[in-house]
Amino acid sequence: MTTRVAIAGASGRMGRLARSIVNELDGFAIHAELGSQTPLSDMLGADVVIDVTTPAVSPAVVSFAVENGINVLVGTSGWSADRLAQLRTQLVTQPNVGIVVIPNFSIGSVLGTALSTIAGQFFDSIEIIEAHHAGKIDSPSGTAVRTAELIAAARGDRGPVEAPFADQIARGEQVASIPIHSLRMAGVLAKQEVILGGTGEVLTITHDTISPEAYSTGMRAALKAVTTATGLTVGLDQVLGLDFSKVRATPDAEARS
Ligand SMILES: NC(=O)C1=CN([C@@H]2O[C@H](COP(=O)(O)OP(=O)(O)OC[C@H]3O[C@@H](n4cnc5c(N)ncnc54)[C@H](OP(=O)(O)O)[C@@H]3O)[C@@H](O)[C@H]2O)C=CC1
Ligand SMILES: O=C(O)C1=N[C@H](C(=O)O)C[C@H](O)C1
Repeated sequence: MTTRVAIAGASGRMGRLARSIVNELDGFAIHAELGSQTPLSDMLGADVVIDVTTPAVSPAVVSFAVENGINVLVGTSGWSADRLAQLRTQLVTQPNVGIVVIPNFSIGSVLGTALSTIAGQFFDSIEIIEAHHAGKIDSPSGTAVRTAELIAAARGDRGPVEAPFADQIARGEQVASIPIHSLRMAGVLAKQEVILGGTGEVLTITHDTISPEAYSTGMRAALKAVTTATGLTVGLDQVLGLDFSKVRATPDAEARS
């Protein structure tokens, strides 16, 4: 059986990557390609929609697909914890629909986030610097927002990080108490540094995306996963079975820090 795929945002950078992956994968075929001038109804008849549009448009694309019983692989940024909560509520009315939201398809990025959630349990001074190409319209990046949210969740009772003078605009945007600083510049594709300051030491966890090919393996895995998914899945870690939400510092380790 062939899985029919509609791509929303097909003419964009990620849309072109999605098209090449669908074309090369056995058992998948393009059903429709949607752009800003295409009615959402063009996705009808697809088994799966890949949404790689813009943060402003993505909720409408996903909502239309859910209403029509179509599974969606979401690569678009902007799916904060609040947006995901609304989506979870909508999915209650469509229990057979599966949505897979992947803030970053790169394996190295998701591992960088995983390592940051472990390290974030040992340090109270944590900030994120993310840099992207000058054409990126949203900031902070979806990856940085997700990283901050996961670090904060993993810290549990350790509570918010220390972010002195956080009311000053140059101190970045705080997400779950963690300041995020966004650079948009020529010469960069995507980069993230999670910087953790401790007593007499600084740990930096850096990930660099050198080429869009970095997203291929993760997109392939997520596309296969979304065909049979139900409910909401968030993160490539979940698709790959890497459940770092369970990695917690032991009480002894916390006492040593
Ligand atoms: N999860 C991940 O690993 C990654 C996620 N991203 C995210 O993916 C998203 C897309 O990035 P990128 O491909 O670089 O962006 P581009 O600007 O290259 O492409 C955006 C696409 O969205 C389309 N679009 C705009 N409005 C609509 C609409 N109403 N309906 C359908 N399509 C629409 C545009 O079509 P048109 O040309 O007709 O205007 C365009 O094809 C961003 O949010 C980005 O942050 C990016 C890289 C990796
Ligand atoms: O727009 C991009 O390029 C990217 N967007 C995603 C994000 O906002 O995190 C993923 C990756 O960083 C590239």
